[in-house]
Amino acid sequence: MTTCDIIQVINISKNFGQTIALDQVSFTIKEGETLCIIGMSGSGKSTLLKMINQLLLPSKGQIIFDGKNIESFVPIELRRQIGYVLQQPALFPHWTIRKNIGLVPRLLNWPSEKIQKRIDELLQLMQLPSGHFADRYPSQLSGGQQQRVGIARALAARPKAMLYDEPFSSLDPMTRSDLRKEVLYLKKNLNITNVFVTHHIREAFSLGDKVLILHKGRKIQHGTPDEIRSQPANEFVTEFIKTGYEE
Ligand SMILES: Nc1ncnc2c1ncn2[C@@H]1O[C@H](COP(=O)(O)OP(=O)(O)OP(=O)(O)O)[C@@H](O)[C@H]1O
Repeated sequence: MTTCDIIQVINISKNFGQTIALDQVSFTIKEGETLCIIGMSGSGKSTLLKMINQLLLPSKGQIIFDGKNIESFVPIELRRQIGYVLQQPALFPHWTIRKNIGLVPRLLNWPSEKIQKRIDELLQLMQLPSGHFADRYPSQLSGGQQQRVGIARALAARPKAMLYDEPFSSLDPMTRSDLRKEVLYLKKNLNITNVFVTHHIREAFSLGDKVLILHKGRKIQHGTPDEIRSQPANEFVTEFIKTGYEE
């Protein structure tokens, strides 16, 4: 471990009954790094992500976040420090966009003025002008706009890390490409560690400083996109990369 490792995943295994979803997986993520996790359906990507923010507990092993075992965090404290963006943003339908984005700061009892200021900042950052969007309801926004709100909500309390679980998979290719650029912009301009699950190899290689390849719950390779391209760990990785580029 070095001092700038913000997340350490140490020998994690997860079973659901007879199913081994993850099998002795270890890796570390440095502060400010973007890690993309890729693998085929059922390879354990979402299970791993959910364990980083304590939605699931490991069967074996441990996860250290910012120097502390994540099991020792009170859940709200972990939510403040780790934003979570899902495939469907799951906004509260009867709440305005403003109220949705302010969720975590309200739970943390921030003063109202500070919450409103932060919401306006985030709407601007996500290119959703406040005058147009703040008082609308989620159903009055497109899928891509809703996902922008989902990202704004996850960023609201200035987390140290963001987890993205296939956030663009239900969007059309153009919107997907716009949002990918937005995530690249956030990556360059906010000093946040990102863990991004995708099954699009191009997406993983364009967004990730590092890429982790999982297969049947096992870590197959962990390295920079260049390392993986130039020195694939085995035949599976070679084929997987080739298939991805043919998509
Ligand atoms: N709550 C659960 N109960 C039982 N089995 C589960 C549960 N969650 C996941 N699994 C199993 O664990 C394995 C890994 O699932 P996981 O959702 O992590 O894969 P994934 O790589 O994210 O897949 P996808 O790309 O399809 O979302 C699968 O075999 C899945 O069926």
